[in-house]
Amino acid sequence: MKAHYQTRGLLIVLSGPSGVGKGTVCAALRKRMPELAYSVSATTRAPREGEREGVNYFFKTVEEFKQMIEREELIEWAQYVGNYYGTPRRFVEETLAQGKDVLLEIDVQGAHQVKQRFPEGIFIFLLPPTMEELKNRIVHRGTESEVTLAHRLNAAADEFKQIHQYDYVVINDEVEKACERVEAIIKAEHCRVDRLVMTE
Ligand SMILES: Nc1nc2c(ncn2[C@@H]2O[C@H](COP(=O)(O)OP(=O)(O)O)[C@@H](O)[C@H]2O)c(=O)[nH]1
Ligand SMILES: Nc1ncnc2c1ncn2[C@@H]1O[C@H](COP(=O)(O)OP(=O)(O)O)[C@@H](O)[C@H]1O
Repeated sequence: MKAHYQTRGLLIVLSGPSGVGKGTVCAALRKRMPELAYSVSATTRAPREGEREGVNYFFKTVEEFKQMIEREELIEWAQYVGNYYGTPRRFVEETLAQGKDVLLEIDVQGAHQVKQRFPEGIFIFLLPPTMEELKNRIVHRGTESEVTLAHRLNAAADEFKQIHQYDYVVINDEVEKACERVEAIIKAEHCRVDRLVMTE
């Protein structure tokens, strides 16, 4: 008798309020786990300094984004603080089919849609050590005006209310520790009994 784990990759969804450190933790995680494929989202938000097309996001006009919705090119999409964000379907489906794990960094509305379509996904919510630290991080990042900062903090309050939709919470006190926790979750999920396939 032979035993092996399912060959389809795992879909890992990471969400959390603006400024908690999702981008930072994802970047560090990709270094620790180079085998993890990262889904690059489409957005109508303007690029921040240092952000690159196809690396951080695929930057789209509203018109282009709406066409992607119409052509069903997105697994999920949502509006967040006045901009559209969405996950391109093809990359996710093809990469999972190749047996590789895929990481999505998306907001709670998007995570909700993904959960309907991929109930076997792993949903992780990143938490700041304190709300004060969350605000400090967004302010220090220096990317937001006073208005967008206020909107992002308001959005955070709504996002916390959705935390029960997630399977795991990870506190981002230190980047390396947060990465270790996410890595441990992914490794444990790979060993779940219900992913084991027995053949004669
Ligand atoms: N639904 C959805 N949300 C996304 C996607 N890509 C990014 N987001 C989320 O959109 C929100 C705003 O992202 P961004 O403008 O980069 O700001 P940041 O979270 O402060 O770095 C965050 O909650 C992201 O996780 C996506 O493809 N779909
Ligand atoms: N564990 C941490 N400790 C201190 N600062 C952090 C930590 N994680 C991220 N940061 C900083 O907080 C700011 C927001 O991080 P970022 O990754 O852009 O958040 P998000 O993608 O969730 O909006 C950045 O300036 C980043 O360097």
